[in-house]
Amino acid sequence: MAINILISDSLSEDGIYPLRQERKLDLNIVIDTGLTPDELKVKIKDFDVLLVRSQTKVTRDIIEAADNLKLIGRAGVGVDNIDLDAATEKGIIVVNAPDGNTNSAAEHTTAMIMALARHIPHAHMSLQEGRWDRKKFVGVELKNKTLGVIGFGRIGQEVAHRAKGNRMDVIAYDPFLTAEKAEKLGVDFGSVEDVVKVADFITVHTPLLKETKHMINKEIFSLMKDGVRIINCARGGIIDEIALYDAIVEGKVAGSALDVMEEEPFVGNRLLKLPQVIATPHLGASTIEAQESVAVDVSHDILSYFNIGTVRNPVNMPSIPKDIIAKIEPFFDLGEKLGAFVSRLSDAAVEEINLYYAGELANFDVRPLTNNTIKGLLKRNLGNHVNNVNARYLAERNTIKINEHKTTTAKGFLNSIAVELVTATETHKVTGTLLNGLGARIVKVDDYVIDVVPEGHLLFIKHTDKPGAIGRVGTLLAEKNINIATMQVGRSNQGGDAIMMLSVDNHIENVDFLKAQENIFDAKTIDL
Ligand SMILES: NC(=O)c1ccc[n+]([C@@H]2O[C@H](COP(=O)([O-])OP(=O)(O)OC[C@H]3O[C@@H](n4cnc5c(N)ncnc54)[C@H](O)[C@@H]3O)[C@@H](O)[C@H]2O)c1
Ligand SMILES: O=C(O)[C@H](O)COP(=O)(O)O
Repeated sequence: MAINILISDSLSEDGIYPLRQERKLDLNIVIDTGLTPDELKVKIKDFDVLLVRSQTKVTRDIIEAADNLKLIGRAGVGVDNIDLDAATEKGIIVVNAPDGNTNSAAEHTTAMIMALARHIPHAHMSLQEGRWDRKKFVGVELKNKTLGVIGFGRIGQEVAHRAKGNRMDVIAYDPFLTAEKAEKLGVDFGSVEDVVKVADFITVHTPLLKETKHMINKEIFSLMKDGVRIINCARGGIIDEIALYDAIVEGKVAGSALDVMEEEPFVGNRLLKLPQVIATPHLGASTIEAQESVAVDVSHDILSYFNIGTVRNPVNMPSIPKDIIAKIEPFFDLGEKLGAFVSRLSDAAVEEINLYYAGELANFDVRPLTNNTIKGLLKRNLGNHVNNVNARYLAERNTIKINEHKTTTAKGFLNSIAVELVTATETHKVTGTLLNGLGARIVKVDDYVIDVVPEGHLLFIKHTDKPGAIGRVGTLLAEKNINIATMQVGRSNQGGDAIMMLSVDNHIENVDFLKAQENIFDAKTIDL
């Protein structure tokens, strides 16, 4: 079946070449960049993939109307134009291109700092208007000035690197910046307040989040040096524009360079009328190189998602390095089956899911494996609505606690996964492993040691360890023309509780005939 891809913002044609030349998948690529939100809401119904830059607002409204959507690709970094919660709830994976435009954005920021320091746009305009005004445009040097960088991720660090080339001192703030890291990168570091108190130029490079909205506000402006210059090439909204306007008019801020504003397009914004302000229309990532690079990255993730089910740059799922994915991927199917198996052992509401990773697996970030296992467990009640993207969200929405436990010793196995389901009245635990060359096995159900291939139609019986119980089950199944392929038994102690685990050739619709037997106190069919 064709995979329908809608591209709703203008993207580099060279960048989507990987999609154009894909032969394994049947891709139908539609480019429509002039859609209103209402038009997009109608059109999106037919599409499996939506590919955007920052212009298309992928709101909850649009996501809810997107009946077939599986993936939203953002050819760029910022995903504040996409309702991530709505996408996650609907099980739609969001991918971006986190480093394809880093260099362009850092170069643009550097250009803006220099243009601001030397009044280049205004001097140029004045010349165009026929004036030779050399006095009006006296600037300031960057050398020996301090650049304050708020948000010290990819772009912030690249900007700092260039600033040091201009012999500036750099002081940065980022919640992830430690003294050790700062020293290694050759910058000072401190709190937002520390940074703004000493900086001559302040540039912001955080994402726009609830926590960063208006983080540069009236109070923060009041701490700044007189004559400070403010640069925003990250996102409108990080700086409170009313506070910025007032700080410029009051003379606190000598100048500001803005590539982004709270409302875009920002033609007509009153900040543009101030002579201290220079601006560009969100051009940070607008280079041939960056546009090609981000579109290539997202195109590869689309292909990877539909070809092998994994992506490199997920935004609403854990992002795990390729080498770790390669190590944990073989366990995905086992995890999902253990989840499905344990979900059949109780009909009570699940309150908690404990995942125990033992052996080599314990050394890795196993969150994608956990998601897949939870998916298997929740499928019993939620069906195909649950997937790797929304499994954790759906569990948490149902107030199910999820705990990962790790230990490097796997008791005789190289690796094992155990999934424990806790309800108000009972707890069940199923353990599985991958046997070298032999594939997946369930090796323990609750306290019973077994050895069962987790596939096909399984029959799980709890009984009392009395002579005749096993034979009786065989006879009853034969009477119903149900062929037993394999059978395992386990018991706690002689004459005590015991289990039978059978693999049969057909699905058994109703097991009441087994439950009605003396000595059999539970029977469940489990189709994996
Ligand atoms: N103007 C443009 O065209 C353009 C181009 C690319 C990116 N951007 C914007 O720049 C932003 C940064 O891009 P990046 O590639 O450097 O992202 P990044 O993820 O590498 O870095 C962002 C940094 O911000 C930090 N951060 C988060 N919350 C913070 C807070 N409250 N205070 C201080 N720091 C905080 C993070 O720890 C991280 O280190 C993007 O989110 C995007 O919105 C704009
Ligand atoms: O977040 C980004 O990557 C930049 O803001 C670029 O946005 P754009 O793709 O609309 O140029």
